Amino acid sequence: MDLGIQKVEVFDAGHFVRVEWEDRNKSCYPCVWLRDNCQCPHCFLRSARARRLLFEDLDVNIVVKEVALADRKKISITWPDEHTSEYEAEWLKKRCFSEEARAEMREDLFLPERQYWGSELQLPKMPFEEIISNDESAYKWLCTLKKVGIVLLTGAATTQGELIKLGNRIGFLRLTFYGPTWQVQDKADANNVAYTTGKLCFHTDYPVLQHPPGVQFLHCIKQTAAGGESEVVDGFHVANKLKKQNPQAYQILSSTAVDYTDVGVDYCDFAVQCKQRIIDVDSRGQAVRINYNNATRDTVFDIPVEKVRSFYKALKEFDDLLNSTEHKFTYKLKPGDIVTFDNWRVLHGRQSYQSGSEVTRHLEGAYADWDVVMSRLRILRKKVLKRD
Ligand SMILES: C[N+](C)(C)CCCC(=O)O
Ligand SMILES: O=C(O)CCC(=O)C(=O)O
Ligand SMILES: [Fe+2]
Ligand SMILES: [Zn+2]
Repeated sequence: MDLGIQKVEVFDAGHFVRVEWEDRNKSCYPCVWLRDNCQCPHCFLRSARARRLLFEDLDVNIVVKEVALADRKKISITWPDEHTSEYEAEWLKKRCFSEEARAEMREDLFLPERQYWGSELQLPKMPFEEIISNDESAYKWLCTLKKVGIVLLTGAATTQGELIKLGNRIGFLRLTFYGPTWQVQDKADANNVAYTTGKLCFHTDYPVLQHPPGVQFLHCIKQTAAGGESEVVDGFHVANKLKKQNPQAYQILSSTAVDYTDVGVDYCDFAVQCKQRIIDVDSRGQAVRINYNNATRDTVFDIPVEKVRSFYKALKEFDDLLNSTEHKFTYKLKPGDIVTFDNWRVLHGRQSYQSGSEVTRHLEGAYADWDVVMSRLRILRKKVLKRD
């Protein structure tokens, strides 16, 4: 069933071990890495699946004294100090250093695949009850959330508390200064522009936090008759467009640190300040997080005066692209709907609506971290696909 090992040999003066598989493919392993990852009870704590070996006890110049193949299923290595290590074929195969094997492992662990979208988005929808009670549905929900960036859950109750259930389903919610969950409705002396009846232009939530919430949930409890429509746009897709259309604007937005501020009282009193680039990129220049909320962008702007105007021009170009009819998707939440979306990728907004003496529109909101969501996804995948 599993691929066996045909041959094992040492090369480069004992610094590498080469394994030849039954299909004649080969994998090379540096001895320092092999010694570092010895799976014996002295070097590895099984119950924690963690390394016991101290780095100070690792000789980074270590070479093999002896290597042997046992039954095509594992190799054993004797080190110069007579310590011995065993490595199973399947364990080694997964950890092969080839470009392809590493890419496969990377995809398996992090699910980096993205489906970009614009106004043609077919908003993915799933029944709330199903993802609460069924593991396969919950797995599908989280996979789609990762890949597309947005999923609408339908048929929740129209009372507060449904997001607590959703939080328990994944593990736990992210607490912020606005509370464990928060009520989006028109409030007197609003401590946030979201708590008015005004239009909210495209934004990501909470760029003022150094680690902005990865995932956002908005549960519609009450919806107003006129206005209050929701808008979403794929920020990564638009960032790619900007990079093509105006590389210089992309360069400015992905390198300029913008000041954000949020001061007030809610769950407790707060005075938060942060610097964020509006388009955060990885080492290859790919957008990995959008940090953009025009409401909390500080009046303080800590950049050289001669750079200010070109920053504004660059941001205008990005904002225009976000708002183009080609890119944005408009819908209206109904009571019982819960929109779940990637707050690092999808920007959201809402149309204004009429204020009145009573509350005509009420959403309950909450955040989760991607670490928690991805953790639940991996556990559900293992259960559903019965693997590993
Ligand atoms: C909705 N609320 C008030 C919890 C946060 C709004 C987003 C922000 O201020 O960045
Ligand atoms: O009211 C809405 O539809 C969205 C609210 C929002 O964006 C927020 O609370 O941050
Ligand atoms: Fe928001
Ligand atoms: Zn060991």
